[in-house]
Amino acid sequence: MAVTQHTLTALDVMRDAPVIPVIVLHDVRHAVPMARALVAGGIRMLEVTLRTPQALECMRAIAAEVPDAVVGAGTVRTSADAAAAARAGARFAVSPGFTPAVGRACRDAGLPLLPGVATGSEIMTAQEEGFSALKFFPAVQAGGTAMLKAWQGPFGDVAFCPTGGIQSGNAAEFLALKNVACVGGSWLVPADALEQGDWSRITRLAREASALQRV
Ligand SMILES: O=C(O)C(=O)C[C@H](O)[C@H](O)COP(=O)(O)O
Repeated sequence: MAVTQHTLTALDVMRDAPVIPVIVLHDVRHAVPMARALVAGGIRMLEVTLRTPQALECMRAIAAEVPDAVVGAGTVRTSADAAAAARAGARFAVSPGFTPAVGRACRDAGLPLLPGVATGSEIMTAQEEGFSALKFFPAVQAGGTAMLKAWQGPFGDVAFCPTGGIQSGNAAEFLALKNVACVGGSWLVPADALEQGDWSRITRLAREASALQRV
């Protein structure tokens, strides 16, 4: 598949599937079966957030044991986060906001970055630093589909991954917009499914997400 044949770009990450799962892991034993469950449902780009002390170890486990998955780091807020994620085997990064320092650190670490933006000024700053595949966060709270439609004029060259407040019920509205390449969301990996080891539920949620239509 394309992602292993050339240098991965942020746009490759966004285009691989309609949904990038935002994953919060507290137990390294969940990492590999969860990743396999998502891959079985057609989702390979996995954003493991750096919100827990176990996150880096979970990324290492997925990178080592689930070759069909492409593990990325979410919640990258500092240059140190970017470097640590790359060392742990992450192949892309997602940030809830954007600073030029984080952008440079991801570039230095070889990680394509989906920087988080919520305003026109933030989009312009990210573009000045060479980023044009952006995460819109928090999407529903910051204006939802109306905001994305308003951005189609002045920022028609930007591809967005809206994230925040998106789940199976409203994902289609976002994916119907021409400036939306994919959406992000935590609904594919519910905390209780992890606790119960309900991997088939995660595969089912991933399969439903893979089947969502994009324009
Ligand atoms: O941790 C990060 O890096 C974030 O930017 C936040 C996440 O993307 C959202 O919290 C996901 O939102 P929900 O799908 O509504 O749960």
